[in-house]
Amino acid sequence: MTDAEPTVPTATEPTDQVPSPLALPTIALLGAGSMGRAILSGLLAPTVEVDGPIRVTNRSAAKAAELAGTPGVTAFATDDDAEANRRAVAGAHVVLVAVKPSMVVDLLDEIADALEPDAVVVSVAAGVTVATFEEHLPSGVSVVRSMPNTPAVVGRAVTGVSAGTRSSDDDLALVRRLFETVGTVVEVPESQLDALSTISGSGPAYVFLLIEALTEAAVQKGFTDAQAAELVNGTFAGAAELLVASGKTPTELRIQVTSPKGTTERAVAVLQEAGLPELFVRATDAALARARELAAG
Ligand SMILES: NC(=O)C1=CN([C@@H]2O[C@H](COP(=O)(O)OP(=O)(O)OC[C@H]3O[C@@H](n4cnc5c(N)ncnc54)[C@H](O)[C@@H]3O)[C@@H](O)[C@H]2O)C=CC1
Ligand SMILES: O=C(O)[C@@H]1CCC=N1
Repeated sequence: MTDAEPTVPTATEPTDQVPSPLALPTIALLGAGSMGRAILSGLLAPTVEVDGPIRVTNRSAAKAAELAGTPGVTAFATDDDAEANRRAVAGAHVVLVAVKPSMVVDLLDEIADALEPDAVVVSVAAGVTVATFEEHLPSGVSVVRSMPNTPAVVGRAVTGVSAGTRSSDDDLALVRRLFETVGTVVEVPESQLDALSTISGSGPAYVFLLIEALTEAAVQKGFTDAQAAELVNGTFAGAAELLVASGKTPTELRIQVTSPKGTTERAVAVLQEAGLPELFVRATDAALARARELAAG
């Protein structure tokens, strides 16, 4: 049998089991922007059973009205209701904080005395430390910091999670299960979370930038926008799938494309001479410096 042939299930492998729904406690999601909504999509999957509707807050009434039409969601707008966040967190066991980093402290001060005494507060905010969260929240409240990414929308997020000083193993396991609804989870110490953010948190943007650049090159070579998108998007999606399915390293797969003395060799040489690998080191260093600025407030 070759690697490419599908494996046939043996008699002992389950083939017809319906997965039991994942049960999660009551959840409030504060901030329904790009990231908040991406996580919400995972929590609303049919395989997930959240205790009660998910309480979702954001600023605008128009977005809240749109969210309110989603089954399984109760939406609140802070522009309409100054108590929206406090009402959303009252009775919630898990509180996801998904507002911009610069808004976190004000939000924590706003909700602190409305939280359940044993709530688990989960941050997705870049840069903002566990210490800042813990300083602004009651002592019984557990904090877990996380860094997801937007492929959560398609169930393919990679999320880093770090325990706070007050979070138990059960709290961390709960947050893991929550983020597993939108992809895979990597546990790291908080000291590594900003670095992780520069790789996987921001990573989708780097990939989209490469796609934009290659698309521009295709258009410059005379392809229509539609043709360029088909060529480039298909190439990125196919290459990513090949990487996952083959189990080979990116280096092995690149070498397979790069025929000795062929065309790819010339192109790759141009990219390497221009310092592409070093550029990624510089880019992620810049992102890390920005995370530290955000931590400083
Ligand atoms: N966009 C991304 O790829 C990622 C973002 N993050 C983090 O997620 C957080 C949100 O980022 P985005 O979703 O990109 O921003 P965004 O601007 O799209 O969303 C922020 C949301 O917060 C809402 N909001 C603002 N003030 C509020 C308040 N007082 N109460 C309730 N809601 C309020 C806004 O209405 C908006 O819907 C940030 O802390 C960011 O660091 C983390 C990982 C990836
Ligand atoms: O750009 C940002 O600050 C957030 C964190 C990682 C991705 N987006």
